[in-house]
Amino acid sequence: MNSQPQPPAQSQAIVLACENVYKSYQQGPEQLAVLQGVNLQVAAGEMLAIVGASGSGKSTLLNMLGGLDLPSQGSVSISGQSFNDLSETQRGFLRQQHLGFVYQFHHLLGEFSALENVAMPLLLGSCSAKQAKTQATDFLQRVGLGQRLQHKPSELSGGERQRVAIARALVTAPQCVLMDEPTGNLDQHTADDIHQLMAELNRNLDTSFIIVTHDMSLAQRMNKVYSLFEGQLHLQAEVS
Ligand SMILES: Nc1ncnc2c1ncn2[C@@H]1O[C@H](COP(=O)(O)OP(=O)(O)OP(=O)(O)O)[C@@H](O)[C@H]1O
Repeated sequence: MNSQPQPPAQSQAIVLACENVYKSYQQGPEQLAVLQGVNLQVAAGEMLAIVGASGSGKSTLLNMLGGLDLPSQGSVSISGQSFNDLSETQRGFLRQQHLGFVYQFHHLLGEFSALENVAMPLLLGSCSAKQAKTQATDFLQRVGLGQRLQHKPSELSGGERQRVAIARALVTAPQCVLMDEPTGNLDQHTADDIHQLMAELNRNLDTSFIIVTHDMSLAQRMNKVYSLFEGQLHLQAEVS
């Protein structure tokens, strides 16, 4: 199958909508057209994978979907609110309310422990310190790091840092989680645990996931797999 993305059924709330998004970068005198009319609608509870060759624009697209960067043309909306209409501060607030992120480079805060890193987004919300600690501990245990709560990022392995980043992205139970190569540094057993945690949140809280990955075994566990090719998304597989 190789067709343009179809809108989801009317009954499902649309969490994230990407409309006719173009993104070009200036490289010296040249314009590099990376995204060339991307359309995507993500319903509550959908789990999507985006695959594609290196350099095809997957991270660029993820940055647009998360409002970390703005399209050259077109718009991305979260729960009906377009990032284009917001200031940088407002975009940050919209992200904090609705989205969770796992980046390739985890962006953990080096001077804080694993527990503090995971508790941080809860403390930025309306959570008490005690509640934040309990919830962060629970999520770190779920990603297999119950014995590493007080370790700082520099005292953890690459895969452990990745799991802290995953716990931090999921701990606030966001509506939609964007992940760039979430299982890239993990062994199969740990990758399976991460997938289980995602599936559990998806089942219990209707959390949507958009993951960019080269890991086809993970991609195939999602409801839909899109490939990014020549600047557009193509639906490759769909499991109802
Ligand atoms: N800030 C930037 N300025 C100029 N060019 C950029 C910028 N960011 C990305 N690019 C270019 O855009 C293209 C797409 O990059 P992107 O990182 O989105 O690809 P990708 O599909 O995520 O690749 P990979 O699988 O290797 O991580 C690449 O050719 C890259 O060189």
